[in-house]
Amino acid sequence: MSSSSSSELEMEIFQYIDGHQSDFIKDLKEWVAVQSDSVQPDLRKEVIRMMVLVADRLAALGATVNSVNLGSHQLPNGQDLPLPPVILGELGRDPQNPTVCFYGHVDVQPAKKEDGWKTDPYTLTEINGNLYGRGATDNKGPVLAWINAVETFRALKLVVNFKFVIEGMEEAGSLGLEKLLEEENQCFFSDVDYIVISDNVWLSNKKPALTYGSRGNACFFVEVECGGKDLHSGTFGGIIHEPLTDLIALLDSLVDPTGHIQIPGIYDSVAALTEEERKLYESIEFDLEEHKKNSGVKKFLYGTKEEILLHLWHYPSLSIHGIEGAFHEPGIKTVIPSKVIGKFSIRQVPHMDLSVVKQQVVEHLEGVFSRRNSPNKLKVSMPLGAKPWLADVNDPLYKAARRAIKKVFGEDPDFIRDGSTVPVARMFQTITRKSVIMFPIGAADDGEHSQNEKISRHNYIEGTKVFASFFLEISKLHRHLHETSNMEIKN
Ligand SMILES: Cn1cncc1C[C@H](NC(=O)CCN)C(=O)O
Ligand SMILES: [Zn+2]
Ligand SMILES: [Zn+2]
Repeated sequence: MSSSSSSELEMEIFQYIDGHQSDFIKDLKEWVAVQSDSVQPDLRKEVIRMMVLVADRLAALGATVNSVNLGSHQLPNGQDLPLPPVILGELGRDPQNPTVCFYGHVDVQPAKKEDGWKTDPYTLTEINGNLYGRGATDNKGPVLAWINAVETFRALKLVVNFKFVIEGMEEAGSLGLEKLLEEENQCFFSDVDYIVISDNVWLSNKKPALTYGSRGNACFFVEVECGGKDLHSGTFGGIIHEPLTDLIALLDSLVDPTGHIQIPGIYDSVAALTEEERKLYESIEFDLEEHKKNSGVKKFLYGTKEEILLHLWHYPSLSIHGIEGAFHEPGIKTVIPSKVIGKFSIRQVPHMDLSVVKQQVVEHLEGVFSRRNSPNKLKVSMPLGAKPWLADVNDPLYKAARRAIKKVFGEDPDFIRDGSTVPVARMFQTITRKSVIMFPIGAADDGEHSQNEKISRHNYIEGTKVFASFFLEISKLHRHLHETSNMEIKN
């Protein structure tokens, strides 16, 4: 394909996308209206209904669709709940074309108007160029942007073979997905060349980015229990070792006020910081003030861009999330809870080892606890462990995505990592051994998981163009690579 015909085709595609903006927004409005919250059991039927919409949408594209039933799972209370199916889709099988597999999820985080939303979370509402609604950026918007980019091509001619993996349990830990990927590795994934995930956001509100790494996470429960029942603090306060007092001491021992994790050995295997990596961070556009504004806090632990990025991407961090069993409602209750469970997690970076981390945490907590001479029962567990992910930025995927961004947004993307965890990136890479890219189209202020989640109309529509342009670029690069390697074989 000559470059002039490619740019004509591109113009035609961009015009098509601009001309169909209102259709694309209508699609998103329909999807956002489904309360596909995978976290709350009583909304599971909505997630399942959402999966039917996705299957229908892909079928309308002309794709072959397989809704894989994953059975059911058990809640902690013993209740059996059906899992939504994972949708495997396939469109185009031209051996000349590269096969790009897109992963996305259409379940969402819980949302209620009373949580502090300005608009109804399940009614997509446009205000000042922003499309507000639960799932707008995480992840229904990007999934639809991809599907609509494919649609645009279908009206023309496919240059890429498409595969789709769309799930409905991402916000609840992608139950059953890993097993499915393993089972399908030799089948569905055998002819896949590249895997694209668009389930994160840029580092900035305005500057596009490509993501080549994400941190893992080790989640911990620390449980302290005295006896079988809650006690009255007037009757027992002052004469017993209280579980919540023990637990607060344990939690307080984890991290100091400067953010430094206090668990001995935890930083031992963190990759050494190279001059190269430090340089990489210097060139990244990152506005500390903007980031602070997005977060709503007054002050960060670090004052420079480089330190902030290092502590989001290169170093582990420890966060305390909550205490199960502690009294948390408004008002006064003079109880001594008998059993409390602290929840915290440690973000993982190369080359930390989850089993070593677990052992360090257990030993540290047991040590702190034993110095308290408490007769209470201590239990430490790690219910979830996800390893970090790093990609090779020299992969053709990154080159193609970079060109597409340059074409649509008129500037080169920043190459960034993500401080949060996208377990599927690592999962796809480890199981399929294909190259994986995280290709965000949402902006830093989209508010994933937060109140007033949004995607801007601009990002949604230009993101659709970026994906369409990416199809052209990856197909050109792929052909070129294959022509070159065929020549090498002949010589
Ligand atoms: C559930 N869980 C426990 N440990 C890590 C996670 C995943 C979660 N992932 C995201 O939020 C995706 C962001 N685009 C996170 O990083 O907290
Ligand atoms: Zn997501
Ligand atoms: Zn999410």
